[in-house]
Amino acid sequence: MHGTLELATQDGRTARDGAEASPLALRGMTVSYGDQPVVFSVDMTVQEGAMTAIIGPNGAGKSTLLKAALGIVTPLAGRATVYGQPLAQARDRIAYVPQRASVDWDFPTEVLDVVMMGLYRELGLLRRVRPRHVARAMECLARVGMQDFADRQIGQLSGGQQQRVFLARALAQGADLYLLDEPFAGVDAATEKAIIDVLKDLKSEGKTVVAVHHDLSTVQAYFDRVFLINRRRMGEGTVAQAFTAAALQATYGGRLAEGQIAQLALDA
Ligand SMILES: Nc1ncnc2c1ncn2[C@@H]1O[C@H](COP(=O)(O)OP(=O)(O)OP(=O)(O)O)[C@@H](O)[C@H]1O
Repeated sequence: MHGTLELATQDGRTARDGAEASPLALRGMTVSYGDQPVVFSVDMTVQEGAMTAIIGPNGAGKSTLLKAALGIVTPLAGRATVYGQPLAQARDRIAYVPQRASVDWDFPTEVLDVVMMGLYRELGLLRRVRPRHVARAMECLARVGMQDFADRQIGQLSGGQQQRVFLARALAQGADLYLLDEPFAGVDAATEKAIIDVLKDLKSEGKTVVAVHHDLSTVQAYFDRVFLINRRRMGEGTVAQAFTAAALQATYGGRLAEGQIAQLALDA
């Protein structure tokens, strides 16, 4: 099999699956913790240069899907390709910003050191830090408005500031594909604006952004595409195509009131 299999699209036509060209393509991804599968046979094709929101109710498997794509959890079945290559060969092209709640913030590290972690490839095996590395890390901190916090302990920052620092670390990697797990969770409005501005800049540089996103009211303003999941793939496409009342109803079931769906959906 060479990644050129024919897939039925939603409107019944067939198309090449496009996995070769996609920054991230998942095929038949099934993930189980213990004997309980939480993500079932999910296909996903991320479009290059777009900003995609992964949306779905609590416990839908959004974080798990990202972790499976990154090889952090081992899927029961399925495969991920990154720019048409197996993950192991293209790992350097991906930057990941984990969910803030999953990080041990008491770990004694200065902000600058966290950002320097993003430069691990450039630093090489000897980890010799040169002025140009520090300058690059400072540049990334400046992009997220955190240059004045370089020598602070990461644990002493607010949630929004910590999130910005993690984004700066991802920027330092110079990746092509950015995977973010709820980047706006628990952050203040100024941080949300700073983060979305950076993500939009990345897009304008031709980079690809995929973010697990909870706030359905900002999907249209922030993202080009959506991927809907509730254990299974419930839809995928441009916001105009896929963020519909029917898709939201199918994905969230009773967890969204009809009134809310009518307010959110583009076709309601
Ligand atoms: N390490 C784990 N061990 C066992 N079960 C887990 C583990 N991580 C997640 N789960 C379970 O898998 C399911 C999917 O979790 P996941 O965190 O992927 O969902 P999510 O869509 O990201 O949820 P949320 O929006 O609440 O963050 C949930 O039922 C969760 O309890």
